[in-house]
Amino acid sequence: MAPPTPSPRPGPPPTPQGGSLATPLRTPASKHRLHFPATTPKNAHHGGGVGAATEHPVEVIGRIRNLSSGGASALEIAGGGTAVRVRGDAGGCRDFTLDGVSVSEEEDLEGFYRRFVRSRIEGVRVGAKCTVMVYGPTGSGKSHTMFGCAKQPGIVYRALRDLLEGGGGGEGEGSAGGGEDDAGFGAGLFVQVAVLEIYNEEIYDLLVGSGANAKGNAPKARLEVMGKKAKNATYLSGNEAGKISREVAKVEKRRIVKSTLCNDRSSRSHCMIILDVPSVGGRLMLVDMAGSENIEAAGQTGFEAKMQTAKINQGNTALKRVVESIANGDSHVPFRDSKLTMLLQDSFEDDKSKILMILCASPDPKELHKTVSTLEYGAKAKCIIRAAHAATPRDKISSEESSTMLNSRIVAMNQFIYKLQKENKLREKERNEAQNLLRLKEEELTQVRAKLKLIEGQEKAAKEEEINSKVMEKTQTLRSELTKMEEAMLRQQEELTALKQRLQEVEHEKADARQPVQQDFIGGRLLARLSEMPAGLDQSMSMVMSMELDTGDQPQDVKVIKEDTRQQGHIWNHTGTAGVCTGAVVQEDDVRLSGYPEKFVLSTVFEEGDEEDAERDSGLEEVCKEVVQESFKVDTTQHALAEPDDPATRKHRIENIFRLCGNHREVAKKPKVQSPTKEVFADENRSPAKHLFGEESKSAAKQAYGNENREPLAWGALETPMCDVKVAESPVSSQLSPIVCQVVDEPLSEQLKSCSTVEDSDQNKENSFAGHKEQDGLLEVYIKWESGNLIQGLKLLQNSCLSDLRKLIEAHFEEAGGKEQHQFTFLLLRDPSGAPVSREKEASVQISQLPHWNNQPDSYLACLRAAKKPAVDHMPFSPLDSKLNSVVKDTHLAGVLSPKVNQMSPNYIRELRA
Ligand SMILES: Nc1ncnc2c1ncn2[C@@H]1O[C@H](COP(=O)(O)OP(=O)(O)OP(=O)(O)O)[C@@H](O)[C@H]1O
Repeated sequence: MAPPTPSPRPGPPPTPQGGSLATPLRTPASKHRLHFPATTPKNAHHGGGVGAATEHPVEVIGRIRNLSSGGASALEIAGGGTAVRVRGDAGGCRDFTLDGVSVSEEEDLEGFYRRFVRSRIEGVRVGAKCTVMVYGPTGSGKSHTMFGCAKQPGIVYRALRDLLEGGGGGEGEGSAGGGEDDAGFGAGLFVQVAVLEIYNEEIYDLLVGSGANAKGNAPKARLEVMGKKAKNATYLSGNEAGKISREVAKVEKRRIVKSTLCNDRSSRSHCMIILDVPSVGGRLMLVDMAGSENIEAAGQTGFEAKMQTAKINQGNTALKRVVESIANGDSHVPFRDSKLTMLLQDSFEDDKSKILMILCASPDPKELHKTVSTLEYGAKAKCIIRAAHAATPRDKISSEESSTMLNSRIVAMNQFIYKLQKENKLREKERNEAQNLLRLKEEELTQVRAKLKLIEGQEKAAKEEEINSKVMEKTQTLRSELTKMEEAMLRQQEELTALKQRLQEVEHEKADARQPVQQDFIGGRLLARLSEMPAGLDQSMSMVMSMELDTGDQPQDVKVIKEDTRQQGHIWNHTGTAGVCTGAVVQEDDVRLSGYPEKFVLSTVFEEGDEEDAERDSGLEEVCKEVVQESFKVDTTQHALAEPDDPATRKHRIENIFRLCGNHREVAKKPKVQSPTKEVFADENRSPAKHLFGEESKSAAKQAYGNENREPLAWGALETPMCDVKVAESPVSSQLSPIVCQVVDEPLSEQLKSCSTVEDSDQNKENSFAGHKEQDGLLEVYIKWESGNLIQGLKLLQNSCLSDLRKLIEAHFEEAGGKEQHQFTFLLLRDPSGAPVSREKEASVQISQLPHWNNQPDSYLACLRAAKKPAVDHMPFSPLDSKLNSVVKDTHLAGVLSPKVNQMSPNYIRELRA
């Protein structure tokens, strides 16, 4: 039961410093039980002041809310702001002296907080323990004072801000404030916050189930009290005022409220917010008590409502009894009567703990009874004193000094901790940024690696495809070439077989003829030569060699027709021959066998097996035939072949033929053997040629060899007329390639010109010869000795050099039989020094470097100086050379061979392999 409200006793009004001295507000019952401290005005004003021998641990502040309904206020401030005067309906009044009084109409929550609460928070920051509780009837403004409203935050949020931010910050709901007193306390603190609800004498943890992932109506956790504290309570930890304030605001809404007649949102439970500051050992307990109310006044009906109200009042009543017990000095204080007093036990018993009790009262006259009851309760609590031990002056000084030092150390530690926390935050932020950057770099690296791998794969595939395509291409080319080579070899073998058969046929025919010896001599040799040809040689030959022996009514000339010389751009025409021209171009070593008894023509034909070449040769073949026929015509008309050559010349020519056939040695070593050929040659009168051309007439050979009678001076040095030898690509003539040599018999040309008026055929022949010269683009070189004797005229290719010319001249000398003349050197007349050209440099001196002959563009003059050193006795037609070996060993000669030869040459095969 609440003690009866003391009736105001008339007396002098309380002084502004506190009316406790002048007006002892004591209830009769407590008069002898309570020890009213002799408080000084200072102590009374500031509250919490420490007396000389006793301590006043409970400070009571009156908070009068504004009047919601009209009418006069039943309360007024008295005693200089430390007392509340309650005016009754009868005009009487009663004053209650408190530690302070605040009227909400005059002072908002901010002012109230700064004037009465903030100093307590400062103490907590340095390790003090303080309990701030609001007490009053329902609807008096307890929750409003503790939590505030939307416009102004209450004590809870302001205390959080001051604790965590040192009073200098401003964030969230605790950011309101300003002025000089808003100066911060220093660095922020780390706090632990627990929010408990005491409802129906049960303790609930409001933080349980209030997290971000919590559902709206999550059940509250019920806690047990162990000792003086709730067991296993949940704490909010941190130093961010805004974050913790938001959490507390959210939790506060979980309180059980109910609409009553006195309050639309009446708190049905006590709410306790506990803020521990571990770093300094401070503790702040904020207690919003449920309204102490009259059940009938609150309109609570029903058993449950009555029981609920009874429970609320149980806590309030237990607190009153505790206060009275403490105030009366009882040996037993009933802290265990309720959960609220159990949790508040430390607040009353701990010497370092102080209590700030805020009495909320309504100025409504209808609430006068409850207001007086509350003030009496506060007055009783204010009477609580704590016996203090007598302190010596020394202890007092040391205590003050140590307190100051500890406070300064605490502040320093707090600042240091705050600094560390800031640095930690900064480093954590930098670490996060570095991790993000590293992650981005790793992603870029992964992408680049993937691209590189892709590119490498593409390049590798492209290279493999390219290599494969090249290999396939080369393989196909080689296969085709191999096929062609095999076909060519087969053709060669077939033709060789045909030649052998042909020779056998000829041999048979000759066996029936009247000249068996000669037949055996020539045909047998050719057959033997062909038979001796090794198979490998046959296969390696790029040319198809054929020899044709023909008999007929033609003059018995031996015609050596050599292979195509078109590679050298030369077409040779000869007079006085009637041989069969089976090659594309005929080049003859025309040796007249005037003494041969039969009309016998031996022709050696080298023809290419390539059908395409044969087609191209067809035109030239026609020309050749025409020329041969025309020559025969001229000879027939003029009976030109008047006399055979002297025996030595004839022998030499025959030897040439035999060389071609490979039997030179036999002829040379057996001069005494009367060969059929010799017999034939000896009997010149029996020669059909003699019969045809006549002895007096000028023979074609004579024309070709030069007319010494017409120009004796010019040809004085000519020992033996050069035979008309055209050497082209053949096994025998390969030593003279690539030059094309022929005798340029200028007098003969002149003679032919002179004869052109007589015979049209001569004109045709000359035109043909000139035409060939122009078409061939040959160079005419006239040879003379240094003494001035003209030797002979020759024809060479455009790119011929002195070494080529030397070969021709030496061949000429050998033909002439004067070996002493083989030794000579060229004089380079164009050179100012006129020095002779060494043998080594002849290959590098082109014919075009020689001086022109008679200022004609394609005619040149070569001057020879006789040398003493004997020249090498080289037989141009040695048996070794006449092996019919067409394999070109000299690369210099390879370029002038036929395409077929070139294709089959080792160089050409190496190129194919490459
Ligand atoms: N000082 C004040 N200024 C303005 N309004 C106030 C003041 N005090 C209280 N009120 C208003 O009065 C109503 C009741 O206040 P409050 O809930 O704080 O009372 P209470 O004492 O907590 O009641 P209960 O014990 O039933 O919870 C609220 O609407 C509140 O806004």
